[in-house]
Amino acid sequence: MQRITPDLRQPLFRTQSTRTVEAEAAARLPPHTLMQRAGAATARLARALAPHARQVWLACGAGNNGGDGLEAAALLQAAGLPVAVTCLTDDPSQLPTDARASWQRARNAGVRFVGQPPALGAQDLAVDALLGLGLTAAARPVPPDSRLLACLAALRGSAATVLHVDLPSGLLADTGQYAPGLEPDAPPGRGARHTLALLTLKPGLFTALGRDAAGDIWLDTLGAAPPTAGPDAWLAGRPDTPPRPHASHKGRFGDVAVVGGEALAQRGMGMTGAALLAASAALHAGAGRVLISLLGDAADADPALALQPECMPRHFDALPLDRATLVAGCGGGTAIAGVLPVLLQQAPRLVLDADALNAIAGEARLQRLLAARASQADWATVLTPHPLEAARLLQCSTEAVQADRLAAAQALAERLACTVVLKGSGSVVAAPERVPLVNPTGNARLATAGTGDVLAGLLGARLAALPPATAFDAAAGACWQHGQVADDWPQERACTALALARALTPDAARTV
Ligand SMILES: NC(=O)C1=CN([C@@H]2O[C@H](COP(=O)(O)OP(=O)(O)OC[C@H]3O[C@@H](n4cnc5c(N)ncnc54)[C@H](O)[C@@H]3O)[C@@H](O)[C@H]2O)[C@@H](O)CC1
Ligand SMILES: [K+]
Repeated sequence: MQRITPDLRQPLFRTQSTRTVEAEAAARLPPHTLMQRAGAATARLARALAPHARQVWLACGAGNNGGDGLEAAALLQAAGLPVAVTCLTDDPSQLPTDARASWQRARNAGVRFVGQPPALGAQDLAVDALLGLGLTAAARPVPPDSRLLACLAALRGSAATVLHVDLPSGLLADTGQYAPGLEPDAPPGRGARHTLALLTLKPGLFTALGRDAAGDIWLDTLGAAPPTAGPDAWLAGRPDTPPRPHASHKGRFGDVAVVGGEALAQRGMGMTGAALLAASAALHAGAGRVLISLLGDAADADPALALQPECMPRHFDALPLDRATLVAGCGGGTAIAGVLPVLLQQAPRLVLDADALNAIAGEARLQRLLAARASQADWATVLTPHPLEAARLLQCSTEAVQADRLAAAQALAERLACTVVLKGSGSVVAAPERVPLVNPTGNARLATAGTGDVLAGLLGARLAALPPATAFDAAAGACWQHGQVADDWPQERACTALALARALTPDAARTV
């Protein structure tokens, strides 16, 4: 068993691949072995998480996830713990074969079966073995079982530590969304939350609503081998940032040019701050030189620029488009559309954010110019949409994007032939013909204005530095570092976008 941390890259497997792993392992092991291993791992972690529990309550469903819970209940009871089980079926003949065997073992061990969830205190432990990999999003023929809903509500609101077996019940393994009718209807309780993933890690634990549901994540492969076909996605690990040689000069770390920041005079909505944030991020993340080209009459940006004298203002026509890494769109407003054709056709390394994405979504010609960049050898293009911007580009709803974030990011990457960072909880990095990646770092501190601009600037710096990173690796590294700085943020300090930009370093070191 291992605890999953953001440092180590990990393979992720969807339901179908996990079923293959399960079938192959089951075929070479005596019957019931996998469930016994799953129950033993659950019981071991349960005891470690709540060594002083005065009560251990296990909520067990009518499938094999419930079987894992029943197996754990038998072991915890045998170890002398005060165990109570609520089982969603009163008739063991309704259980699948393995779960039925574990139900019998729990009975034989003397486990107490209770109809209702007991009241638990903060020192107690609840084990959630209601629903696992067998959960489907398909509409159910009957409304959800009231006992299932009561158990889910008790688990979710519990003050006790909750250990989810394989998946938080109700959460879909592939997408990190809840099955219809099983969404939480109240804020979570304050107790600690853990998930013990069995056989494989599933992408839904790390993106969309999965992060909030799962808490700390553990993995026990139950001795099964990973599938030969390889993973469906990767959980990113700490990026490999090469050390900077002593004999360095600013030219080695590349020029980043930020284009954006529509002036107040343009439409009465000043957005120069966004471009300045991206520039500050690029500077602190180690770009050799940072140029900034503000759109329109940028007199309102002068005081801010004076506070960051390292950034050099430039007219758009004076930017070295062929040499610099361009970060375009942060606070770009409508003015960005005017310069996009030139950028798309002349800038070999290009990060497109915010209003640049909205402009592209609204103009077929820009989409064609964007897709045409793929035919240029060694050109790099990264798009950094949030879900609404991705929805505009895909011409679908935000809900459709969020329903399967991995699939949406991949579809966008294939359609526009570039690297895509789909932002949000568990950002997804996708590129044509590559296995997508989910970023493990970051937290709600990043849910504040301007942090997306900081990511774009940081990405520009990573793309500009030598030795050259691929667009995909630069994007993955930037997401990881951006989130890690927020994860290391001191509790007592406000995390504003500018403070975040200034906490960046060239080597992803923890220095906040
Ligand atoms: N077969 C085995 O020996 C092993 C099973 N394992 C466990 O078994 C789990 C998978 O077991 P199953 O395939 O039996 O499936 P689950 O036990 O995860 O789920 C099946 C149950 O979910 C209900 N259900 C499905 N969709 C629903 C919905 N939308 N609303 C309400 N109820 C819904 C079904 O009616 C059924 O009762 C894994 O998550 C894992 O915990 C693993 O421990 C590996 C070994
Ligand atoms: K579960």
